[in-house]
Amino acid sequence: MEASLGRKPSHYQDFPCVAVTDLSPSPSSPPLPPAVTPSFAADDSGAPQLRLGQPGTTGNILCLSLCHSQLFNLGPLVTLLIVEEPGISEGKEKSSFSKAFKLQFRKQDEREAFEAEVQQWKNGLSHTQNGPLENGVIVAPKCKFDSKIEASSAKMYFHYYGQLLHQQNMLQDYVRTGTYYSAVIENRVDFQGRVVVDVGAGSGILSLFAAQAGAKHVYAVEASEMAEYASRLVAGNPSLGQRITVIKGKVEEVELPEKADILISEPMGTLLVNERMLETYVIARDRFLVPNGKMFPSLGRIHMAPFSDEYLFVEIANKALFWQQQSFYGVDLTPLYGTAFQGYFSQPVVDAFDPRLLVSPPSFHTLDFSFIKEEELYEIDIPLNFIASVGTRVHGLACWFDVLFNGSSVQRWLTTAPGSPTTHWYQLRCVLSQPIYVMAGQEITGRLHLVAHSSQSYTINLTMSAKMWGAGADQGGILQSSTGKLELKEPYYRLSQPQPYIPAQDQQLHQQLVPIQDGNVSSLCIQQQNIGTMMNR
Ligand SMILES: C[S@@+](CC[C@H](N)C(=O)[O-])C[C@H]1O[C@@H](n2cnc3c(N)ncnc32)[C@H](O)[C@@H]1O
Repeated sequence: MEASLGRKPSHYQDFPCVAVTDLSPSPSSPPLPPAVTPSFAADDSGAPQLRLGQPGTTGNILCLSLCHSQLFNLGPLVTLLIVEEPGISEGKEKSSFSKAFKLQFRKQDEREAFEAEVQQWKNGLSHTQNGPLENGVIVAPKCKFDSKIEASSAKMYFHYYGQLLHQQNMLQDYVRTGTYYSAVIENRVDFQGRVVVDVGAGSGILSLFAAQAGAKHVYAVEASEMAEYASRLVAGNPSLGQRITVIKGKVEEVELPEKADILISEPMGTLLVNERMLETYVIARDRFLVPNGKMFPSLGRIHMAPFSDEYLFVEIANKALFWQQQSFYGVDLTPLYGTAFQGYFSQPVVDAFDPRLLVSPPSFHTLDFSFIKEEELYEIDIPLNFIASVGTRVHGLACWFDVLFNGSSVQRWLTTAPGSPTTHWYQLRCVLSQPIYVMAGQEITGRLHLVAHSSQSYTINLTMSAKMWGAGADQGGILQSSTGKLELKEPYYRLSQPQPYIPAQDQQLHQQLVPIQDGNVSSLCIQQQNIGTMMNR
């Protein structure tokens, strides 16, 4: 019986013909034809299958179970499919062996549609297998994290956090760790005798702070291998550790023996939302927190302002000049110049900049962790509206964030603002490949549109426009508009080199002459650089 797995109908039911190569140690018998038509179905037990058949025939179909399959993207047109199949070893114990197929598509969108379809059928499997069973037992559905995050991204992510050096990097950010410490210790009243959940505990540092503040019990939930180190740290601090339980697993799937009075977490990434861990924090709220329980932090704000930084603009534009060479070892590189140029502008710049580069007072967008729905973090749409304080070229949008610890005794903000002590998040700037000109008093409008993706980050769509200014401005027309599409996961960490220390009295003199080689501008530009040494997360 072919069963529908409760999935959305797909664009492709049977896929166009693909070339297939069987790479398995013992290739299928009879051998597959060189071109097959993939299709999907469920077997008698409801498990999803991929069927590879000869185009135009119904015979000789190879059925592959998708339950334990994995896809590896080898290029725009090529996918590697690995299928684990049950086998019987000589000792009659169950073992498994792998089959591998290289699938060559004609078009990239066919490959993408195929991969999406495989994922949908696999997700459908989890729904049928983990949903309500006939005898009434309810088994938890496939965890939300796994259904929205690509396995390869999650693997790298938790590998990163499983290493002490990266936890140390965060611990050594004294603005971050010191602010958490103060926020907890100064608000003992919120922790004393309370049950706490540390959401993404890492080394366990926040759990230990909560225990110092008198928590009755802390559940430290951590998905990476760091959970093992956290256990050791907790055991090594027995007076606190006896009130801490480290639980290794994803917040989305672990079960806790009791509800929490308060959640503590450090889920912030670059631009607040990178890493998509805020969603985990919100899921923890819905799963573990008592009604009206506290969240530390309780809200976050993304701050934004237009900036002018000729030096940065030229630096980015100049990176693509390499591709303007017409005889690079006798090869004309110019066909790729335009793509390289756009590529460099698709990287948000992460560094600490001088707040004097801002062109107007900033505005902010609030994410209230106590009330926001998880789905609201999938797409964040922020209208922009500023009044330029000076006449200048606007090169893009500068962003930073802060979070609030709304304690019963003391309110504390952790800020990453330019001009404040630098944190390991620095600030983020989206640079437009086409700057816009503004006059003092002119209105700048636009939109910052963030779209989450399965690699635990966001695509940033930015539009900035200069509105009509002076006589006739009330008619509200747009004079000039510029757009950019940037990838938050691929930032340009600007200061990898330690910067020379410049005594304050010499800073005025420390100016650099920057020749502008971009076609748009033909002058020399003077820009002050005044940025300290930083570390990256
Ligand atoms: C930014 S670090 C903070 C670590 C620690 N709380 C601190 O403040 O030093 C975030 C931690 O959350 C963990 N994490 C992220 N998503 C998680 C999830 N869905 N379930 C469990 N742990 C998660 C990561 O592995 C990482 O160790």
